[in-house]
Amino acid sequence: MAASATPRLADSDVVAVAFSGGLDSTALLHVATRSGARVLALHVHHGLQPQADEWAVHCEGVAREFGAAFACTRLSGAPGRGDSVEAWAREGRHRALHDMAGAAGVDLLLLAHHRRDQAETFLLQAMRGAGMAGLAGMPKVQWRDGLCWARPWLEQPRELIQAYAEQHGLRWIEDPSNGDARFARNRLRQTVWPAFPSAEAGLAQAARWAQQAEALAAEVAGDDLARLATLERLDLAGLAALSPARASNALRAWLAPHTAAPASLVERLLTEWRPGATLCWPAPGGELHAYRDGLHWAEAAGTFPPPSAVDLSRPGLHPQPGWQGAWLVEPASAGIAPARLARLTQRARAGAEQFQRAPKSALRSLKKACQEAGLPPWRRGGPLLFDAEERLIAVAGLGMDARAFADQDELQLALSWLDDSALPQREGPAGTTA
Ligand SMILES: Nc1ncnc2c1ncn2[C@@H]1O[C@H](COP(=O)(O)OP(=O)(O)OP(=O)(O)O)[C@@H](O)[C@H]1O
Repeated sequence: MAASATPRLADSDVVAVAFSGGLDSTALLHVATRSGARVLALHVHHGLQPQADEWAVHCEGVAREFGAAFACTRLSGAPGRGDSVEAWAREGRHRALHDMAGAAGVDLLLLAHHRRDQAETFLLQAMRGAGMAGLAGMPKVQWRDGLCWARPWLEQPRELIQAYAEQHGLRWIEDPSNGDARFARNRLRQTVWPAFPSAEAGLAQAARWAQQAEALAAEVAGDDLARLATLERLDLAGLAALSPARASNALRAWLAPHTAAPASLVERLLTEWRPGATLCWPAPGGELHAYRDGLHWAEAAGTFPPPSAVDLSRPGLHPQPGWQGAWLVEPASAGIAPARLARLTQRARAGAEQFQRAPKSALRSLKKACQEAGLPPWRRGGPLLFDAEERLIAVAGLGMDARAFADQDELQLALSWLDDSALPQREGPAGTTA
């Protein structure tokens, strides 16, 4: 991605306008510059069309004419074979707009989407069988990664914007790809609006209803999940006691941070589970497990890492990247002598290990010990820690083997395992359309 130097304008009265050079964003840039605010026009050169260089020059000229600062980024690369050109361009554009606004220190970005864009989005989503979130279309205001994406004209008819542009003698670009019938949105434009010229308002209103329904469903799911779930476990018995629509709503909300579950999977989860059943469903990026009446998410584990040497003789958090978790080492009154933790071998469970939970408890097979501790089957693979004499020291999810405990008068360290999901997470991306 090549970017022209973005002017740094950090100031509370500066707004950025996503400026394609088309009719709508030209009118929006014009209005913004006349509002008294300082304005930064941001243009993305997709590098897809032969005229794109001329458009960037045009946009810079118009921005200067209106008294706005200007920045442009040229996207690098190209859509992969079989990828949607529109999706590739949208994703690159979002990133470029976000980065340019960030570089300028601006936190408000205006987009010129209007009522007809919203109506088209609603129709396209409906034709794909979208749920409420898709039918809700584009939000008017949305904070994402520290930038506020705002669409002030989302409820304005296109004709009004066109009339404004003509009245002020504005010049704008006509993108020939807007007429390309290979793109679904263009086909829809060419067929629906001539046949149903007044449908725009109704469809945009339908999107607003969907936004409201979506907000309500999120509220109900929030209440249900507060009673029935943690991020790690959803109470399936409690879920089954809800009405079908409410159960599906709560289930989808619980699944969302873990996996993009298709509707068919949500349906299967709701119909196939029976009290007490141990079940597993493959899902994008991992697996869902029903175990002891709880639903659990397990990331695709892949193969276990090979045995490795680890030194846990110092207190602190020791991440084990291949194992998606970390050993936490803390001083304790019942634990293991540090010297013994200096040369450990970490490896996956082999099958024949034995484990002693507490000093006076019986020695058990590791499988039995896992069952007794309620450690679910998909978390029993390890890692396991062994000392230099190949004696079992600790098992992730179970804890330390009591046979490894140090004598009372020695300095002792306790080991416990933390899954990555229990460690502080970074925020995930959210979707929008520009
Ligand atoms: N290349 C781009 N550079 C900067 N912003 C863009 C670009 N393309 C689209 N946008 C922003 O997204 C909005 C919606 O995009 P869309 O593709 O519907 O518009 P357009 O047909 O390119 O132009 P316009 O909406 O200005 O008539 C634009 O109004 C503009 O704010």
